[in-house]
Amino acid sequence: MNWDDTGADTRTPHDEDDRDDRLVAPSADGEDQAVEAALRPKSLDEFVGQERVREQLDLVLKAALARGATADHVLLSGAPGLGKTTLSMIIAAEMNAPIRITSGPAIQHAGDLAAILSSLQEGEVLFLDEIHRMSRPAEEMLYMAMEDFRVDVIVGKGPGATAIPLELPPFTLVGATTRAGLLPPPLRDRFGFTGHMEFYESAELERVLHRSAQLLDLEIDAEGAAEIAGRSRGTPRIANRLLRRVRDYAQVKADGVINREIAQVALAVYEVDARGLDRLDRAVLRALLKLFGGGPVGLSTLAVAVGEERETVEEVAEPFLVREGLLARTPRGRVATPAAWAHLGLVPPQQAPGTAGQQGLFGA
Ligand SMILES: Nc1ncnc2c1ncn2[C@@H]1O[C@H](COP(=O)(O)OP(=O)(O)OP(=O)(O)O)[C@@H](O)[C@H]1O
Ligand SMILES: [Mg+2]
Repeated sequence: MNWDDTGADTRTPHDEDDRDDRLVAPSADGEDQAVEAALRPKSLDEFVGQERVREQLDLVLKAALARGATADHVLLSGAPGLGKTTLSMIIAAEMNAPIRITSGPAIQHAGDLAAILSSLQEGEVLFLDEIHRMSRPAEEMLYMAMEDFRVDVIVGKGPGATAIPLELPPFTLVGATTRAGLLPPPLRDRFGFTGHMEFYESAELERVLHRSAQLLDLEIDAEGAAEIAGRSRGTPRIANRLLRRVRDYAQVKADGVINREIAQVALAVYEVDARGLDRLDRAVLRALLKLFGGGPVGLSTLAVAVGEERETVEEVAEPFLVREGLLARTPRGRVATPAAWAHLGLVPPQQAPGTAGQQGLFGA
């Protein structure tokens, strides 16, 4: 058995920073934040994909505009990088309303929220990112604000404290969460519309890529876009990030035009494979297949085999492997699917008895 392939003896546990350094990380890094503003679609028409959410939202907003009213509160749920922040800005733009942006973790005390709410203009959009991470008292204040456009401002402390009711102008709350299931039902129920953002189809990511290429003044052909889209894990943020790395390669090593071959070679340099798996994902799969015959194997054992923390394997690598149908979590442990064997070019032992140790086809 070739132990080097597992990387077991050379790798050290990743820390938090390393996770964010991954080219296929769904969260935004510093560079993303800098370019995302420029790449964000500004209207519903420009927003690619998410047909259902787009259509429903279009109705909600148009109806509100026709009534001359403020739009209902909107909850957007979905994985990181699928366009929740983008959509919140589009909502404000479509309503010709200003937008105020804050987040659950930024609101430590109910007083912080009261200050924001009481300074809103009529019709303003309040974007509350990571709404599931708001403190409890702030959450309760938000219930009343959403429903009755009113807050009770507490003045003083202890027995002498008094609540002064304060009327708020009608506003539209747009809440975003990656974990809709974590929202308490009373909060969820106060949204007039909930949009569930799905992962994007490859064809949709191709449209995102063509659009971004145009904005970044890059030349990319259809096959180049398809190649990058296929490796982007259904996520526009990752597609845009891979596009920038392929651009670097194209500018340094080629004539700047991005085609299939350039995209393939560039992303091989960055160790993002044809299905969007990176080094860590493949190390996990490889250990599962080669060391444990495809499982079942316990998470801790698997983590030790790849030289990673348990949490890193569970939270960083596994979700995508599960989503891709390459790995299954079972009560007895982690199990590889037939697709996992195929993806790494290996033959499952039961299909070829006695040949499990010969990984001649293994290439990645
Ligand atoms: N439907 C889309 N069409 C075109 N580009 C998109 C679309 N959705 C997202 N993007 C691009 O992807 C990037 C990330 O989107 P956004 O910041 O809105 O994601 P998010 O859901 O708010 O992520 P997070 O959960 O990390 O806050 C943006 O730069 C945006 O340009
Ligand atoms: Mg966001």
